[in-house]
Amino acid sequence: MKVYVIDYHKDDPKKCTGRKLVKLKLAELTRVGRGIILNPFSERTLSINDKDILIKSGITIIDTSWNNTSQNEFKNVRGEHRRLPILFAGNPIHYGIAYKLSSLEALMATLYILDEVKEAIKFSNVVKWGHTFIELNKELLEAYRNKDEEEIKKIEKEIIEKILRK
Ligand SMILES: C[S@@+](CC[C@H](N)C(=O)[O-])C[C@H]1O[C@@H](n2cnc3c(N)ncnc32)[C@H](O)[C@@H]1O
Repeated sequence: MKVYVIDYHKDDPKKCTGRKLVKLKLAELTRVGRGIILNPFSERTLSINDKDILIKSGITIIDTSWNNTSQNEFKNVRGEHRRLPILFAGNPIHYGIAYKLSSLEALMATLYILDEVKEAIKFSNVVKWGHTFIELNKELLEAYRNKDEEEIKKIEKEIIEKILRK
């Protein structure tokens, strides 16, 4: 399975998880999108229906800064754009914040949802807080795993309603 990173060089290189994946040769740097494009602004939600795309063409993460990003950085990237359903960041910068995942967390979540749990756990060893993300979201990841888009959207809606009722 191929992992690609488009790097906009906007974040501190020492903390950038996309760059770390490339440095460790776990991902390839690219300027062109391939396969599933992880795009938090997409209208389509990632689901098991996307597994064939992952296997055939891989996945592209767009490493930009959450503090300074725009839809334009994603718009021109060719590929199958997908957002992730609600999940909480486990990284020290955005800990506990919904949807604002690091590049590495977004990759782990994708693999988990596409029923590649062993691969997701392998990637969690790349940083010391990698396991925190899996533990924090275990219930949600298990709920989304192997489900189609409609089922995932339904689960996500129920979770959001539950949070709002609190
Ligand atoms: C905004 S960048 C932040 C990168 C940061 N430099 C790092 O080290 O992780 C994170 C990237 O991960 C993917 N991503 C994160 N959260 C996502 C979500 N909720 N849905 C889809 N993709 C997401 C996107 O490709 C996004 O551009």
